[in-house]
Amino acid sequence: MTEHQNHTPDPDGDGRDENATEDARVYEFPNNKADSAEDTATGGDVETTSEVIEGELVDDEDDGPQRVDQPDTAKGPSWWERLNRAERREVLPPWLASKAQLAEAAKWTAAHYSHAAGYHALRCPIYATKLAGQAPRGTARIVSGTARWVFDAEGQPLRAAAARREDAAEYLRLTYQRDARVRTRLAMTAPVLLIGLPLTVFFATGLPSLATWVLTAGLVLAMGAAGRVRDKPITGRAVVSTQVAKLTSDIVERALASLGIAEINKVMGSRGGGIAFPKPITRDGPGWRADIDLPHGVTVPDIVERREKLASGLRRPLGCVWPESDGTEHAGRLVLWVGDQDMAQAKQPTWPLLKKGEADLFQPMPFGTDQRGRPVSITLMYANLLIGAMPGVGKTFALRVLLLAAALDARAEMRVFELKGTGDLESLEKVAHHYGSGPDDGTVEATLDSLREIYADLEKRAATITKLAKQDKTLVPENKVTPHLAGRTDLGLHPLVVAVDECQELFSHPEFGKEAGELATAIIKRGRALGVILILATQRPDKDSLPTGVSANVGIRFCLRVMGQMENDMVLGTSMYKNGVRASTFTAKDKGIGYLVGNADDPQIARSAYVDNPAADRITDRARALREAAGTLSGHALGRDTTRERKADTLPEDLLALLGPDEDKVWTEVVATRLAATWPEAYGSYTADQLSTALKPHGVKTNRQVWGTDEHGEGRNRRGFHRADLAQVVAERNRKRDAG
Ligand SMILES: Nc1ncnc2c1ncn2[C@@H]1O[C@H](COP(=O)(O)OP(=O)(O)OP(=O)(O)O)[C@@H](O)[C@H]1O
Repeated sequence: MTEHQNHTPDPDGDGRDENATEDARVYEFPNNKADSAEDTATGGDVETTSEVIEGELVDDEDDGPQRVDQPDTAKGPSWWERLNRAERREVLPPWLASKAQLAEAAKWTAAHYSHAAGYHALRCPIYATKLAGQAPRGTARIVSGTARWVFDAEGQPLRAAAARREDAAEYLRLTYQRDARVRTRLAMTAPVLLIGLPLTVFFATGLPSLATWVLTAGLVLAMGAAGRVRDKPITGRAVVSTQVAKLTSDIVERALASLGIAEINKVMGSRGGGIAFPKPITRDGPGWRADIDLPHGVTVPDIVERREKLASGLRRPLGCVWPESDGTEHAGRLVLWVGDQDMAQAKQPTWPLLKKGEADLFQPMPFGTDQRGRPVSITLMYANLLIGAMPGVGKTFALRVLLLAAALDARAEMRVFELKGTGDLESLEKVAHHYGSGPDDGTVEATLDSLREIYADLEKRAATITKLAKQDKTLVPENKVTPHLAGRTDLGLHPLVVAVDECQELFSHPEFGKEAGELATAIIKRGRALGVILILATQRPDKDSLPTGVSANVGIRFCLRVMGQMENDMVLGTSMYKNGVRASTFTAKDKGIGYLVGNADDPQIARSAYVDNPAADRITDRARALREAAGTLSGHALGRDTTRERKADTLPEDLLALLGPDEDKVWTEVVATRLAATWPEAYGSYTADQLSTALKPHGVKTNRQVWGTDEHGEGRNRRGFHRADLAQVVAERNRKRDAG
């Protein structure tokens, strides 16, 4: 250890040099500069370099010399501070603490042993035949063994040796001993052979035939067992387990040394001591965990970026080796988890909601598992989510799992758009308020319309929350939608889940892309607290396909395999690649595996649960039944076409029906509110602006100044339109329709 390693404070704060030694090292402080310069000029002892210097302590003008390395008497943090900071290790192992993991372990053990039992039961006749075949050898072994014992065969070599040496005394002693032994043993064996055996045979023949057979079979099998040959086992192996080498500090050091990092190599070899293990290497789930203090100057990202080399150094498949940082420690603390099995090949537990259960968007919902097989859950409420990956590595599967969970919350209004057109999300059609599938302009426009509606709905939601807060602050303590408010059907604050798969089709659309990007950004920024959850998935995470407003503001990100740094950081956030969170290290076979950022304090590695299309269909059958019971089925799921075209088609007629014959001139905002209240399904989210926009293509002027009475009973001019204009439009449309 070098002398300057102990950076402890001055015990009494007087800066005096109680334990100064001749060669204590000091750093120069700024206030010593003048003196030091002078000293050097005059050939003094202390040099004015910025380097660490050895020798006398630097004089301080006022307080005397100051040490950098404080005397040993200066203790570090008190025992209480140290205890306070200490990490408490789990009382129960994680698999015992989690009900799901315990159930999974129990299920696995039961399945393992029932498999083994079945395997051997089926092969019993083979085992019996093999044993019977070995029975003669077993019988011969027992007979010859007994004879050797009775006649003291093991003493024969000693007696022969005494005879050869012509040692008469010894020979006689051994012979007497042998004779005595043989007599005793014969006396013991003779009754068994002469009386016991005939009696057994006699009684056995008197037994019922089944018992005789069982006895005979038992005897034959026992003889067979006695005739076993070591290298020819009777039973086969029901389970072939692959033996995984234990992870030891030597193996870890050797692997780290193979990475070609100069700082690591420096501390290896004869000097050693630079790689420390602050905790013992332990079993952690189905693998080993090593906590490692890397040499000074080496950081965890340095290791993560060499994961492949590390795997090679550990002699393990890449999918087994997971280096991570420990968020609670310094930048050089590496947590290395080495699994027994490649993560991509490990058996995944069943998704907990596969067969039964409901979900709650306000609570963590099961998503998948991490590399250690522990469940990973995501709370979607108050969050937005972005999924990015190369094509074909599990993006849509991950999205579908989340949407299936959301669908199992009967309060949630689902709007699902899959812009690839493969129907990967069609299982959700039966519960979706809006559903679209395809890369065509119509579907892209319908997606945009849905976003417009949601954007307009944000206003209403915010107004409702403000109104509720004014009435009773305890209803909305955080000015957010609460589970209670989300469950009230009269408020329109139910959770709204909007998913756009292959969202690059929307955002890079030449006509609708720009507006869609702006709306998505606004929804992400404002919708969170108002119960709107936007989930986007893309296979092209670049600037044109993913507006920076979206990628910068989204809360939870799941990045499966991507090509490089740019895509990685577009999905996971700036600097993630630099910090060692690199989805580019996943391989083509790592399907469904990605980095999940923003869900926990630290980035997680997660593999989405595997739920295929038929299973998804059964889940949404359940979700639909839940919605029917709760009365929350709406829109597309009820067979209604809620797309813009239809609304636009009937809007003039609907408005005409809404207005009384005496309402010649009306304010747009008043009509919008009445329209939304009368037909919430179709116009629930309409604002005055939206109504104006929707009426424009019909040629109805909506920017007329209309005199009316406001909510305070005062007369004033506001934006509105004339009933006569509407009537003219409807008449014209009727005329055209009648004309064919
Ligand atoms: N969690 C998972 N576990 C195992 N296999 C998975 C998992 N998720 C996806 N896969 C496999 O990966 C394949 C591709 O998945 P998916 O269709 O979700 O990819 P994608 O990224 O959406 O592709 P594309 O961009 O072409 O739509 C699936 O057919 C499935 O077999």
